[in-house]
Amino acid sequence: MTTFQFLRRLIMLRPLLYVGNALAWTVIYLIPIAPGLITQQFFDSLTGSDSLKIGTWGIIALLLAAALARVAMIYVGCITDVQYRFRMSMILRRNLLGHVLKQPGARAIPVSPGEAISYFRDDVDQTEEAVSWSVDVFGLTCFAIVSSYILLKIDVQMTLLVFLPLVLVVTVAQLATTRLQKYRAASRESTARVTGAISEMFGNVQAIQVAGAEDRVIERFRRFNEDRRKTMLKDKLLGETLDTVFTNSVNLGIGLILLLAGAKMRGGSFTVGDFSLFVYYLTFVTQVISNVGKFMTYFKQMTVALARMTELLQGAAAGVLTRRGKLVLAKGSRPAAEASDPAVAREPLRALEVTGLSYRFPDTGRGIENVGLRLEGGSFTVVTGAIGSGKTTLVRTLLGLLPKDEGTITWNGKPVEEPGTFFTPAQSAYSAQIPRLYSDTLRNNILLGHRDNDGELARAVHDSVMEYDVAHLQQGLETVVGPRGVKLSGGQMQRAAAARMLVREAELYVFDDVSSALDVETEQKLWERIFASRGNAACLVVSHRRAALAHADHIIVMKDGRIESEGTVDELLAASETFRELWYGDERGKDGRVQQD
Ligand SMILES: Nc1ncnc2c1ncn2[C@@H]1O[C@H](COP(=O)(O)OP(=O)(O)OP(=O)(O)O)[C@@H](O)[C@H]1O
Repeated sequence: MTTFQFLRRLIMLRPLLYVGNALAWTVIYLIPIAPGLITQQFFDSLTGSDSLKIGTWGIIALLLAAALARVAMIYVGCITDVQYRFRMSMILRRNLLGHVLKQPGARAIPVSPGEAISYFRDDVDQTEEAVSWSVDVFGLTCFAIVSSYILLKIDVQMTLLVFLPLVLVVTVAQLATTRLQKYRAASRESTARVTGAISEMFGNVQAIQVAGAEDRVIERFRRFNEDRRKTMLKDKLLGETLDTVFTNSVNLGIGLILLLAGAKMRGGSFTVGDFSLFVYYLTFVTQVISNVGKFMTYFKQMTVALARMTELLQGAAAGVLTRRGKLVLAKGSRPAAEASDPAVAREPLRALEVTGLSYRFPDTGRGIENVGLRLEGGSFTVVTGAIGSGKTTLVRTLLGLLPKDEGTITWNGKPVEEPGTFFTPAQSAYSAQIPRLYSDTLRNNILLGHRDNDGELARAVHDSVMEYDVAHLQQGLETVVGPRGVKLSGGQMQRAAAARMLVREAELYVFDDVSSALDVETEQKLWERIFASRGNAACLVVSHRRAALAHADHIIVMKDGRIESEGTVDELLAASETFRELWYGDERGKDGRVQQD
């Protein structure tokens, strides 16, 4: 999509409001035509070149009326401008956010969260400015046409001298815009890097401290800031230089008028009133020049902003940005139970079948290849394997958190077209390998908006073996867990995440390495309790630990992104070397994990 097309589509988001805004500002820019003509009449009457019929008080009344009319119109214009700006930019942000929320969870944004925030904030702001200033350009063009007509009728040569600077400046600005665009892109990028680094630093304080990496991290941050300083300086310098050219070219025009007017007035072809009219309109010509220049700058910046926002769409058409709609996040734009795949009615799980499932990470080419599995209602299946063998990728692709390259998924024989929206409660609930907690109470972290019906929360706390921890936390479930749950231990975080999953009724529970930070006894309890209380729900568990493997009806062993072998513990102990290593590694009390090459 070109920048012009983008601008047009943005205007079409709220066409009536845009036209209203354009009309208001056109009137604002046209009103000064009247005082210019009144002043011309006044001065001509003083020098006797013309007679004044309405008298001095009449002139004052007319000037006052014009000024008041302009003030009133500016008031109206501010309202229409603000209404249009905010609606347009909010629609843009809504569309961006809606698209991000629809992406497979694990690949929602292609940049760091800090950078994404800068896209949402700065790039949308730049776009808003460009669209808003396009209205001014229209009004100013109308002013330029009407005033040129009046001035040309008085004196062609003088008029050209007034408008020559405009042509000059527009040409200079055009020549400079390519460079300005380059500088703008560089400064935006460096700002995004700084924002991204801040968010990474705040998010990883502990890791930085533990690694003693403070100095190196600060040095890296300093480098990013220095880079930003340089790129911003270039950007600002060029912007200000262009501004100076705009302003001074007008001063040059005034000087030329003064020089020429003297000679022409002596010759009698130019009156004092004409002179006042030229000087009066020149003030507004300054506005024309600087505002047209401003628009051109914003327009170029919008080109950069469009490219960056399109990057956030990860391959989707840029038209997504300007999709029309109400200013609310549509229900369908986020995964929710109501948004589940309509092709499949919500029904108890009899069998979930996966065939030929593949996903490869574009940057590393690693992932999973041609994986097939079958889960029956009430079954307990464990996916195991060495580090990096593809266990997490398998469950994430199955759940639609990563976009599958190939493969089919069926639920009770019916195809699941959109796993990302289908695999949500009440179909399934998921607990990720890395628990994500928020700076809120433990209760709110577990419930995450879910209503605590019939003591579901207490049951979930019990099933995730958290009752002892809750009793010993200073304020129990009301304890605020700190940013990312830093006030909890690794095992507590994992169990809080498990409780969050278990508090929701589901046909299928998916646990990704939920017990890796638990001691043997707690883990044993966890599986026993889940086993006892899950009813007929199926469990798909990623684990290499004996406590989980021992409960399994079926075990899948992953290697190099493929299923290496599968079966029961006894079958695998007899048939799979990888499984034996995991099993006996765990028995020896070691981590039991084998690094995959
Ligand atoms: N975000 C990513 N980008 C690129 N490659 C990735 C990404 N995440 C994982 N991989 C690669 O995909 C492969 C499978 O990773 P995966 O996380 O599924 O392994 P795993 O068996 O779950 O490992 P672990 O036991 O450590 O959790 C690995 O080779 C890994 O390097």
